[in-house]
Amino acid sequence: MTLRVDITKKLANFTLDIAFECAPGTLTAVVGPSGAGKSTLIRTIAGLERPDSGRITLGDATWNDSGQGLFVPPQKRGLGMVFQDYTLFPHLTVAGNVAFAARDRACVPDLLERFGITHLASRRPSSISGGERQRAAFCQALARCPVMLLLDEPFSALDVATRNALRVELLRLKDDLGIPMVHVTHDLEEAYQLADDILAVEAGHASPEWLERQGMGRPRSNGGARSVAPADDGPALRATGTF
Ligand SMILES: Nc1ncnc2c1ncn2[C@@H]1O[C@H](COP(=O)(O)OP(=O)(O)OP(=O)(O)O)[C@@H](O)[C@H]1O
Repeated sequence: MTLRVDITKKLANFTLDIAFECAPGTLTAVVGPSGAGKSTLIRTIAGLERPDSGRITLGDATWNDSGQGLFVPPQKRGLGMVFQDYTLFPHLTVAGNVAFAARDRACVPDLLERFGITHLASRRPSSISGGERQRAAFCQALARCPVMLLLDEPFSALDVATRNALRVELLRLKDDLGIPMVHVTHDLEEAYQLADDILAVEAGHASPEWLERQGMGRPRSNGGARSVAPADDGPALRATGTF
């Protein structure tokens, strides 16, 4: 099911005005300078913020439609989220945290194994590393069998080796799960490694020019929406060879 976003969100001195699409089994990386509106966009898709106008839909499901006064609360959207700050309960073990979120507890051992933390199942979040906590957070998000994944800087606090391992796992997940994924990152190399489409945001608006100014080549349009993606034959594309 394709995620379709076309919204305006006004904050005190800031307006987010963005439209893009993210198809099943693809990852859209959201990049841009600090304060551009990336987290506001993710929070609005999650239902943690209400847009002032516009629509957010996933396939046939409408999550926001300002014209009809429609708003589906976050807990009813069925999406998975992994943010920079871990969302684990401190009083539960790693396995307990994943099981708490799970639709079917039978999936917990497989998830822990997939993320290499089976041996940490009975530990509490305070007694494992940041990278291990983030692996557990991925397990927790996936245990819900999410209809899509929202990722806001999930790797930014991790060391290079852990970050690379989790990037590889995310690429596998993209193929295995076949759901839309929207991933905010400050790391353009990461964006080009993981993404099928890149949405560059500057001052609340889609900005292919911002990506160009970073020396990443002229993005192409994404299916007629206002989002952008790296050019098929752009220099960064050739450099990474991952598209
Ligand atoms: N609750 C709020 N009330 C008013 N303004 C806000 C609020 N939250 C964020 N803003 C402003 O909205 C703009 C976008 O913020 P946002 O956090 O979405 O940016 P970002 O691109 O995620 O930034 P960063 O990369 O630094 O995390 C900023 O100018 C910020 O100051």
